[in-house]
Amino acid sequence: MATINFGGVDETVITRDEFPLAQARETLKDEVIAVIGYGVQGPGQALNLRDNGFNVIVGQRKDSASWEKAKSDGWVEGETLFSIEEAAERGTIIANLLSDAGQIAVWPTLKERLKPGKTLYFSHGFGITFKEHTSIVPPADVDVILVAPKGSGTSLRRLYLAGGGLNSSFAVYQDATGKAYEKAIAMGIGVGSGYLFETDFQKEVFSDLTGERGVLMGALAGIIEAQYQVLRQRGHSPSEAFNETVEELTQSLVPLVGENGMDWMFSNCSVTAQRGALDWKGKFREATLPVLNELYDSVASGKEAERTIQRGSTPGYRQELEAELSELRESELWQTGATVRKLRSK
Ligand SMILES: NC(=O)c1ccc[n+]([C@@H]2O[C@H](COP(=O)([O-])OP(=O)(O)OC[C@H]3O[C@@H](n4cnc5c(N)ncnc54)[C@H](O)[C@@H]3O)[C@@H](O)[C@H]2O)c1
Ligand SMILES: CC(C)(O)[C@@H](O)C(=O)O
Ligand SMILES: [Mg+2]
Ligand SMILES: [Mg+2]
Repeated sequence: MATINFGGVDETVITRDEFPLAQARETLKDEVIAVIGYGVQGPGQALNLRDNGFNVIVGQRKDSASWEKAKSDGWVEGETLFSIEEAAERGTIIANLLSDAGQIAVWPTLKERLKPGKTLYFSHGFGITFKEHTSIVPPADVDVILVAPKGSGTSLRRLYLAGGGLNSSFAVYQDATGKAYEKAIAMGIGVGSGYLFETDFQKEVFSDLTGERGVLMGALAGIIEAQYQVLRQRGHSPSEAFNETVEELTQSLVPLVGENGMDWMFSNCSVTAQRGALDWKGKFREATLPVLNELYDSVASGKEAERTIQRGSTPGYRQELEAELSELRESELWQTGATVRKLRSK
């Protein structure tokens, strides 16, 4: 465990050097990890665990698209691919990677199979933190741990295959065996994390729901739409509006931020751009602060969880969601994006 100073604040971080893969394998050598759910995180985590040499099986609803995907990823029915019930029966670590709303309906099935000494694993603090809405209350004699990769399951798998790792948060909610902390770290290493940052279930879910609704996804999509609309209404062509709003962001400037920080990106732009961006950033910050505070309140009060559950348990919701994504995809902005993406030189 390393103590690392982040901008003046000391935090605990686990590195792969101090908890190597061999130690993670040793820690979990007698465990059967049952990955329940094969959507986005399921495949990333299950495949990384398998390739890292852990004993892993997958539990998924039969005759679903995800069942077929699991088969095409090499999971074998009756050997490593089972119904949710059977996988939960066989697993000693039950990795609950169903959708957050889906976890509610399946909880009685999993709870029944959580025998003393088993481990219940999540990749989100949602089910436990919002137990008033989810009714997910684990038995006292099981370990309850969390490893939440900070990014898409797709990136988790891609980075693993490229020899890297995606950073994750980890937490222990309940330590019945005295080994929960070590198991959480071992699972974190096994699923392909780079560095592991310690947190608790509530902090993970509050920050995660805020981040994805805010800067990472919701605010990003919203501010892009607003700027594109202004440029179009002021007479700019679709390609010009798109290039100045999205293409340059993803292809040039955000990679520079990722590489060496905001000031580094700024200093690689003209003095004209720097002056204007420094002058305007405060206005954007002040304009969005009330919205972000409203968002955090909505997360902390459980309103966001309630809405996620309510919408997510509506029959036909996946099709509704797909229709909303399709509307986004078909909009002038993102159709322009599809064309611009074809014009990238290799
Ligand atoms: N998507 C990500 O990359 C990501 C990143 C970090 C954490 N997480 C967390 O990981 C967990 C899994 O997320 P996901 O995005 O992979 O899930 P998902 O939405 O892709 O769904 C996973 C699986 O749940 C199954 N499912 C849903 N409802 C069900 C039900 N009622 N009965 C049986 N099966 C059902 C689906 O068939 C699917 O295979 C969640 O807790 C999520 O918050 C996800
Ligand atoms: C990938 C994200 C946005 O970080 C995750 O939190 C999710 O819910 O999918
Ligand atoms: Mg999330
Ligand atoms: Mg997240």
